[in-house]
Amino acid sequence: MESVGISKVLLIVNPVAGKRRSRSGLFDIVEQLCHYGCTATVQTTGGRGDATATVRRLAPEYDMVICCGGDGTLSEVVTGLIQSGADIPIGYVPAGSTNDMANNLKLPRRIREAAQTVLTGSAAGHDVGLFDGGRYFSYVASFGAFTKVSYATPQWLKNRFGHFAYILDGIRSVGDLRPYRAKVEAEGEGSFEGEYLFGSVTNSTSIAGVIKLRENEVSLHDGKFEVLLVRNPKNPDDLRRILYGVTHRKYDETHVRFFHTDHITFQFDEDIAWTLDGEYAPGGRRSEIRVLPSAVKIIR
Ligand SMILES: Nc1ncnc2c1ncn2[C@@H]1O[C@H](COP(=O)(O)OP(=O)(O)OP(=O)(O)O)[C@@H](O)[C@H]1O
Repeated sequence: MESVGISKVLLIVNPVAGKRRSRSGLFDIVEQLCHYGCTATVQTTGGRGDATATVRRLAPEYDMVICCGGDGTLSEVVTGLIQSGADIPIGYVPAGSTNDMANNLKLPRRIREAAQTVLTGSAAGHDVGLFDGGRYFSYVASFGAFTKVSYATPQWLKNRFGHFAYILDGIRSVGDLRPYRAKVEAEGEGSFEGEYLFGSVTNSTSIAGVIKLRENEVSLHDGKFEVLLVRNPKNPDDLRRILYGVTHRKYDETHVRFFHTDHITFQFDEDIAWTLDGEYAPGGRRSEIRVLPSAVKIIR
């Protein structure tokens, strides 16, 4: 970790994140910036892609970029910063609805305290995923059952499920659960194949607030991401073991495979839709993910 000396700040605010929580918190952030003697340029986002474009264009002129929004906005800021080539830290003031990244980074939930942390904390390296050589993601790339439910479902429904078991059961009941056959090749794990309901490559202890990994299994800057592959159940007993494995974090290789890697490729029988940090990302039959170690610095 290195301590942060800042004066010029680029503040990106998503005005609709987290039921507009960022709006009411904006004054607290500005007050903290003044208190610590910083000058700030405030840019609000108007829609998807705005935060990336603004950061890519302006970051080289600033000492720090502060992001006030949810996981989606932070993901965009990370992408914009990498594309800009600027070597400045990111400060994150979480104001979203799910806030997986705030949990990972152990940031305060109150906007005022989070802003203070940004201005007094230390910058630490943060690994970023590179998907098919062109797109970046901060904490999750996933395909299959869970992907569709977690990101296509309205927030109120997500909150009510709150548990992977119910999601699997829920999809099953509406007949939307289907396996994807994949050949997988991963650094340190070799080659194998199978039929999977769900797969994720993550740098996070929590995915969409639903799947949880143990904190001692996840490092945000070890140069490795965690891979979770959930097998297609062949019978009710299989389903029971899968649910148990995922909810109790017991991975037995047969039903739920879990490992760490810095490079993985998937070869499917068909074109596959992925989501990257909650955004839809169409993929082909082959997808490759590499970890870019400490590609950005985030203040904690
Ligand atoms: N002015 C705007 N109007 C409408 N949508 C916007 C605007 N600015 C950004 N967006 C979009 O808002 C979406 C949600 O942003 P974000 O993920 O940061 O918040 P959230 O969904 O409330 O939080 P979380 O992802 O933590 O649940 C993103 O897809 C982004 O593109």
